[in-house]
Amino acid sequence: MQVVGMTNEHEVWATSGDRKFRLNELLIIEDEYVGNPVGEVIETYALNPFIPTVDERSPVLIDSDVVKTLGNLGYHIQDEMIYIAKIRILSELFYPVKTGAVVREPLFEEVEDLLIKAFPNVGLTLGIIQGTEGLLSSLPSELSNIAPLFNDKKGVISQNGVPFILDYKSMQSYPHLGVFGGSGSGKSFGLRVIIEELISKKIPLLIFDPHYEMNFKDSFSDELPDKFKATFERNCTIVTVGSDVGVKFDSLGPGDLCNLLGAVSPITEAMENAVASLLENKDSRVLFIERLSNLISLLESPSEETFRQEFMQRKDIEEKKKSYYLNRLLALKKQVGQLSTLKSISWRLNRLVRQGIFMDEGIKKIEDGLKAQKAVIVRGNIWMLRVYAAYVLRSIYTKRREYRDAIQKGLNTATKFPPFIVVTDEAHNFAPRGEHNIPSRREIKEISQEGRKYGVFLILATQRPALLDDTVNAQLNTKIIFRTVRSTDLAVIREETDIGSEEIKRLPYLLSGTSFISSPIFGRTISVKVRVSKTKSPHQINPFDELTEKNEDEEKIYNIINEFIPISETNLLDPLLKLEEEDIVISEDQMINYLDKLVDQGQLVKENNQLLGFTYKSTGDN
Ligand SMILES: Nc1ncnc2c1ncn2[C@@H]1O[C@H](COP(=O)(O)OP(=O)(O)OP(=O)(O)O)[C@@H](O)[C@H]1O
Repeated sequence: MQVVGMTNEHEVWATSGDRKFRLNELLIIEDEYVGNPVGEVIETYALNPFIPTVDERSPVLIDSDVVKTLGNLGYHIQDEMIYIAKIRILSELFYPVKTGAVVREPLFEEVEDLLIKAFPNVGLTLGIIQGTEGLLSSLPSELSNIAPLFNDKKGVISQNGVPFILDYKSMQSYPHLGVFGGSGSGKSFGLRVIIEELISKKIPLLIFDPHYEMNFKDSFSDELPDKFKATFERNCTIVTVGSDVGVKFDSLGPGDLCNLLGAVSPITEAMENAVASLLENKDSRVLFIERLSNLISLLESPSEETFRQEFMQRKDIEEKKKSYYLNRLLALKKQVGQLSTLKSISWRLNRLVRQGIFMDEGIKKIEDGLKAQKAVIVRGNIWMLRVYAAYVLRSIYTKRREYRDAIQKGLNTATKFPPFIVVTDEAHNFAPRGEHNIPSRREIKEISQEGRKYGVFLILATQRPALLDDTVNAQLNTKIIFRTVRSTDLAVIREETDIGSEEIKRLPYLLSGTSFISSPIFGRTISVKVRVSKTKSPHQINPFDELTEKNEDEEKIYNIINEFIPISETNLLDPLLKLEEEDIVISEDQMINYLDKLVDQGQLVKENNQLLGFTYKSTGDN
């Protein structure tokens, strides 16, 4: 292999008569004058005598200078097949590489600095670096067999390259991670691998899970090597908003309540002022709502006098407190005069109440989980999570900040709160680009800009980077990019990363699970095949397989009604009563459907008796 054609300090062309170049492989260019630089293959070609060699108008073929030097070096394209590669030099050179320089494969130790920035004990082993297959034999044992892969046809296969290990501690200097990729590109799979690695390192995680897919209890496959196998059920706390965790109303200040109301639908300054006047310290939800509805009634009343009379006759209020309440309402009427403002607050509040977000347990389970260095997985529909994320992030980020600030000031009275990482898929829903003042975006934006100081980091995954808030996007120092097709998303990726035009061209065609990782930790873009996950997503089962899966309930039914076979469709009562004795209540129609299914499965046959209708017999009864 040798350098051909015109060269410069950044790129060279190399050719070989017998060895194919591999995309992304690293090669050493032996030119001592510029320090034998390492380069990465970014384009590869094969030329043979039967295809036209040079076409100056073609964007693909090599230029005429290259062909000329090829001839001078003894390669005759008109007679033989040759292989050509465009190589990007990975170090900064001040002189061009010499034409004719020998190009060779490196040993692992010659390129280790470029490939390994952390060892597995202090880094996240996410996959293998593509194009490094040739280095496998010189890889040290601590870097071998730690990143098995998955192949649709072959199943689990051994690690076949240098592992890609992300030094999570360098988040301190280069905070936050973005995971981008279109549908089916391997983004969720990749996110699972990142989370597994973080859980293994006992990093407290707050994971918002709108797809109910984040559990880590089932092994991916029996085929995984024993040393690699692990599940993480004990390291996770799974909670659902509205049933395990919620918002403790009496701990809300006016700002918090406005945040929640604003998450339902943006609120005005007049509404903020009204909430500040209406909410009392340690107010209960019931009292607040009652005060609000009384005030609305007062404003709707034809006169203050009519309202006063009606109010004083009410039986649900303690007699001695009536005058006090009434005066308070009249005072509030002066401060908050607008009926429409109050109705807008009431509408938003009712929506929150209906969703069951207010719970006395509050966020205790979340705080306890983070303090125990677990992964706390918060589930709920996307709307609910968006509302809740604003509240939770504000609460726990403030706790962490107060703790760090107190330590900074030398106060050791502060309540300890650990550093943590916030992880979410569908990030563009939590921090959308645009004008609206969405509370969850405010919190995420603040963490993206200042979280580093306090040890709070973000891992944000989205199918639509173009819909993610610009500031947040720009703060994601490391980006893992899977297959992306939309031009608007590609434009954002081009702008926000150091990905070169060759890689951008490849992005729409990447196979599932293959990514480009752009990170200042590595100083360049690296092509990575994500490793197999240790656990599997509940959604990994093909939904169509569910339809043919054995259903445990149906098996139970079969065992109970077995004794009644043959069963006539006009006499289903006995088996139905027997089922009821076993607490299984189904209708006649359901029973017929079930018997027909058994016929389809070949367990029963169906015979038509003119008088009795259909009879279901076991297959052996004929
Ligand atoms: N690293 C990988 N190794 C092997 N197969 C993978 C890998 N990543 C993804 N796949 C395959 O691709 C499929 C789709 O991946 P995944 O569910 O992660 O897509 P996605 O990008 O999250 O899509 P969506 O956003 O629609 O959920 C997986 O079910 C799996 O079969």
